[in-house]
Amino acid sequence: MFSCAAAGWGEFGVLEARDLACWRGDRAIFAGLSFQLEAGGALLLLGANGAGKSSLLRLLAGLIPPAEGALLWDGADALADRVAHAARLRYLSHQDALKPSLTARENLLFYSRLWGGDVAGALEAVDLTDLAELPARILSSGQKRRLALARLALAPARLWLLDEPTVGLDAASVARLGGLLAAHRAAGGAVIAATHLPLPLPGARELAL
Ligand SMILES: Nc1ncnc2c1ncn2[C@@H]1O[C@H](COP(=O)(O)OP(=O)(O)OP(=O)(O)O)[C@@H](O)[C@H]1O
Repeated sequence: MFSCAAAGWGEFGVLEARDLACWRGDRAIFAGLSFQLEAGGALLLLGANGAGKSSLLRLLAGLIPPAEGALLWDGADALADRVAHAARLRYLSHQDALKPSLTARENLLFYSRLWGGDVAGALEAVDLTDLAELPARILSSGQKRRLALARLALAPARLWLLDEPTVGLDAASVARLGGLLAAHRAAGGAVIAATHLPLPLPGARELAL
């Protein structure tokens, strides 16, 4: 388990979404969306297909700009410095973002060069140690998802943005993810997750889109 002090985080601060609006193409997806998230907090994004959950996560990750409103970190514009914003978060999209020809271990080595971290420990955290030398392309879909989730265990980041993190996972893997989420929150991290499936995030607030 990591800690704020070990990670050199200092205070987490507060993430605040203020009156966000989002357009995709020529369509308004949502508007007037506001919330706050503090250290240790968790927010579940709920809503029908197409409601805008993935769009909101991409917006929070700084990948698409808000059409209106502001995203604040400790009261300052979080998106003014995209590099600093990217450094404080991990974003896991629908896609696993793996290189098929690289082994599981090599895929994590790539990310460890960006963020640092313990590759062997991250593989262990998602129970992939025994498959570490297999190319990602031959992993099963649940194993690929676990390898994507191993990025969370690699090196700390204050804010985890997770899009359908449990799709394809078996019950034991969901439980292991629950352990990662709990440790992250206990260390002062925060989580925002979009899901249609039960997710082990006790006490999470819900935001319906
Ligand atoms: N690149 C894009 N260009 C135009 N429209 C888009 C784009 N990406 C998404 N959309 C549209 O934005 C709307 C919201 O999509 P989004 O993926 O955010 O929904 P979601 O709530 O995550 O859905 P799901 O539960 O199916 O994952 C949808 O109507 C979708 O067609």
